[in-house]
Amino acid sequence: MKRWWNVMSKGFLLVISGPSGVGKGTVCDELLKEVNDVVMSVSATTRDMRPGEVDGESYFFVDDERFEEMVENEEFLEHANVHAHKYGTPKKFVFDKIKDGEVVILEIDVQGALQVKKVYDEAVFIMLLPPSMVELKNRIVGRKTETEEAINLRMNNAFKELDFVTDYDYFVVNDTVHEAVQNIKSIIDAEKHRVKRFKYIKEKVLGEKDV
Ligand SMILES: Nc1ncnc2c1ncn2[C@@H]1O[C@H](COP(=O)(O)OP(=O)(O)OP(=O)(O)O)[C@@H](O)[C@H]1O
Ligand SMILES: Nc1nc2c(ncn2[C@@H]2O[C@H](COP(=O)(O)O)[C@@H](O)[C@H]2O)c(=O)[nH]1
Repeated sequence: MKRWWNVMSKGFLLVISGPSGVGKGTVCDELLKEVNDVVMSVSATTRDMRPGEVDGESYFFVDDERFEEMVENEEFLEHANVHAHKYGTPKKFVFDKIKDGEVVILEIDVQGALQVKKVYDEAVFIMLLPPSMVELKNRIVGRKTETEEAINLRMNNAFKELDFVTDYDYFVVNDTVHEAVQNIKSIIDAEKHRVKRFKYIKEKVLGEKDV
């Protein structure tokens, strides 16, 4: 049972996971064009920047030393080693935006999602699935960003990650981007309604002050 009773803010946290290459980035980009009060959290990573990526927009690209410093300073909501690199979610941005009433999206792996669930289980968890594993491989290969070795590592990890689908509140199949975006929009609408209902009960029925 989620700790909905603790929800104090108008916004909420939406965690989207799914195997590498399933289309998380593509679907989130489309979602941002269609929904106003949704923002993406920008993670820190130690992996190399890909052509076209922008520091501070795609990721904060940091070296190992800086990453460890951020861990030490407890700057991360969660962090994990993913496909042989380090990734982490800076927590200040996330909680500031939720307080402002925004829906904050974390596009993170399963290990990170499970960490978030432990400390903040009022978040909403979506697993994005490929129509098939063959199509997943076609997508990673077609993206042309990974070496053959990295593709094999990501495919192996994909099978492991899919074991955790039952830890998520929803799963959405990314067959077409349009359909996946519409499904996630419906989930966001339903969750916004839920947050409003609980706020109503807290404030009007119980007379508790929101913070
Ligand atoms: N519904 C779809 N149909 C066909 N191709 C798609 C679809 N969604 C995404 N793609 C393509 O699949 C490739 C991988 O997509 P994307 O980079 O968004 O995946 P990702 O899940 O964010 O990957 P990673 O976790 O590695 O960052 C891209 O080339 C993208 O254009
Ligand atoms: N636990 C976390 N996982 C993260 C974070 N940011 C991204 N990711 C996941 O890493 C893989 C690979 O991403 P890529 O950009 O190198 O292809 C992907 O599954 C992301 O979801 C994070 O902050 N924490």
